[in-house]
Amino acid sequence: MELTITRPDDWHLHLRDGDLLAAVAPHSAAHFGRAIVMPNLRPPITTTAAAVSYRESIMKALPTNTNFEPLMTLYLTDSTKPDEIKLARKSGAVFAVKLYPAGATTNSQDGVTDLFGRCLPVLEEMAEQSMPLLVHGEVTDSNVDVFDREKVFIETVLQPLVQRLPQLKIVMEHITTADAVKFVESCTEGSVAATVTPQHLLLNRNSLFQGGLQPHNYCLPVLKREIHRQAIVSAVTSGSKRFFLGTDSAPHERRRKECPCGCAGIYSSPVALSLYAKVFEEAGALDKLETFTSFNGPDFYGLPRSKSKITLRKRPWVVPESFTFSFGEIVPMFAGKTLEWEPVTS
Ligand SMILES: NC(=O)N[C@@H](CC(=O)O)C(=O)O
Ligand SMILES: [Zn+2]
Ligand SMILES: [Zn+2]
Repeated sequence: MELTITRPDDWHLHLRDGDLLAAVAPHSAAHFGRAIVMPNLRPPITTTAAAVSYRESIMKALPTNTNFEPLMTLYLTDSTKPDEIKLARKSGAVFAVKLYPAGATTNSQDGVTDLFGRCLPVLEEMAEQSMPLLVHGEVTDSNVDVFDREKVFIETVLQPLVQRLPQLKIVMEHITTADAVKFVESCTEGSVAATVTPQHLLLNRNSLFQGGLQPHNYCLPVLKREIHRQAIVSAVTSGSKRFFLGTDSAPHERRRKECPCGCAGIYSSPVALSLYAKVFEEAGALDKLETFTSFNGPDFYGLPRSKSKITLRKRPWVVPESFTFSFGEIVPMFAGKTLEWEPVTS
């Protein structure tokens, strides 16, 4: 059995830089047409000039026979100026601005400490320029339970923000809860949307502890209860326009995952399409897969849908235990497991 769909785009991707970029970029380019590239490098990509130069490094890291197109983002800080948004829009290379609450996740130490106090002029300019705000939606207050941080962020930041600036386009990234599904569905279609990762569709928080601590299932926002996973599966397989593919593929070297204080992030680029197909097939909704992977994202961003196609073949294949590079190894999601749908690459 084969399934041919419009080539998907990845609306949330970490490509890193240096050796890691060279290692992982070909995996994304093999399956995806475009990707929204996250700016949480060290130092973070806070200016249009830096985004344009990062884009050039990505282009150099790509195989020669690919049409993969990186869509760049800026990392919002307390001191980002409205003029930077004008430059970003003019560049034609920057497609969104990313909000990391300071301390929320990997390389977020330069993130925003006071959104309403410091960033309103920038957010107003973004609304003006139709530049989406992408949000890592978790509060960072250590008194808030780690499993409640998304819900509390919705109540204390996102709801008030939507009320204050209804014209601002917002993408809630990597949603993990029924609360997030409900919030996104309560907003105006086309103004608030969400990306969904393979891990939050396939795994619940038991996967963190199954047979011992499982560092390769650790990401942020952390996996949640089964009821939340089910709510997210229902949302994406319903055919709603508000949800689209964002892998949040976040490679870290094996030794940075398998150690005390291991990094958050799951490497899913090579397996993501197979995993999304598995989710939709198990929900009896394979006919809705293409809407989620290939239509809703570009429609929300106001970009053309891809004209090229990709075929998935139903044929068991085994996910590699790891990918080995000169600098070390990267362990992919579902390492060593057998998957049913295999993307056909020529
Ligand atoms: N998702 C993660 O667990 N990690 C991401 C950062 C992020 O998307 O929050 C990373 O850059 O490693
Ligand atoms: Zn994040
Ligand atoms: Zn991410």
